[in-house]
Amino acid sequence: MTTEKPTMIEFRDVQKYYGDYHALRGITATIRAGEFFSLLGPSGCGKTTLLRTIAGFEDISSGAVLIDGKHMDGVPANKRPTNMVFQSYAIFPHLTVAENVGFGLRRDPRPASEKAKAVAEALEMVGLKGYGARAAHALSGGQRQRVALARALILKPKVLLLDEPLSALDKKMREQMQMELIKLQRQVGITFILVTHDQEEALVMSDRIAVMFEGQIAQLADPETLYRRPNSRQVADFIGTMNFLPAKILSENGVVEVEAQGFGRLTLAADQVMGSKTTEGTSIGFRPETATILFDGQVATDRETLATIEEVVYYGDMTYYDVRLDGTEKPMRLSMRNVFGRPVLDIGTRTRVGWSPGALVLFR
Ligand SMILES: Nc1ncnc2c1ncn2[C@@H]1O[C@H](COP(=O)(O)OP(=O)(O)OP(=O)(O)O)[C@@H](O)[C@H]1O
Repeated sequence: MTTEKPTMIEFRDVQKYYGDYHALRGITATIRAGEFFSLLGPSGCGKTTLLRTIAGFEDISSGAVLIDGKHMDGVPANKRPTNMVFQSYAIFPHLTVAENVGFGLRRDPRPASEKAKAVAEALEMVGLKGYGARAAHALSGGQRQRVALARALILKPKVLLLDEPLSALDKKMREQMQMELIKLQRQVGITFILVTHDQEEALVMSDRIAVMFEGQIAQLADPETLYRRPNSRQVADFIGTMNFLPAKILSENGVVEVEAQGFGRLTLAADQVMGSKTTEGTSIGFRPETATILFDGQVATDRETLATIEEVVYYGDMTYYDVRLDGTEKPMRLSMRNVFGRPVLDIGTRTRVGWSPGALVLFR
């Protein structure tokens, strides 16, 4: 039985020009109700523009944006069931925390006592219970961001739009807020749409991610699929690290026979063969953690190849090794979790590398 959630946002061939500049080039996608969805891509790819077309801050040149089944053409921002949290937290420093959060309710006809209750609830939701009387200017960056969130949530939007909300925070605070945002989203159950250029943030937080380049969606999938089965070298490079080795297709019928530098002759299943977009020629890709250095006495679970260690980067919990597989022209990065009692190997060490054809992806 499928329990797919209903559609909340639908883009139908959305095009956007700024003068001559083609910022959105035919966006067609759906975002489901209750989903934590991210728009991920490098600077200038159009993700903020796409978010703003949902909010109604940006007109589209052609195509359609639907929210909850309704065409948004001509519907002004303040009549849409959406609310935006910005990267620079637009809070009023001269007001208290409670006044900031209650700001959106100023035209709400409910009695003051009810509004105060709603404010208190919103503050509790974002972990600021009891902060209502504080002066907003005295808050930390993380606390300001929470106030901005509470102010958006109190209006009970169907969709919360988040434009790089955590980018101004330091690493620790950002990771903490990521966890809190995930919890908050599960708790309130509304659709969250996050714009980020940080691939790790998108992987950690999202149910699904649209990876954008140059005004187009290159791939839309759940985090695991994006990571394990990127549909192009461009996506693979943008999300995490991937090693590439030249390869040649020998034959195809159901399965694909390839000859790959370093790996020799391989048989790959159809779902390991990606797209037709690469301009770099056919290549085999693998993630740094999918191959492993075999220490003395360790036996390969699948295949093994001899290699030389060319670079060692020690990270405490991990060591990154750049190894050159015999028969290849450039080193590949491997990441190894450090285990107590096992040495970190030196540059120049000859070693065996264990790998598995199932972890490889072919880009043609
Ligand atoms: N108001 C505007 N007028 C003209 N060009 C614009 C306007 N807004 C955005 N652009 C251009 O459209 C492209 C997409 O911008 P957008 O802000 O959507 O990118 P982005 O992916 O969100 O990047 P960033 O992470 O840097 O914000 C950019 O090249 C940008 O310069």
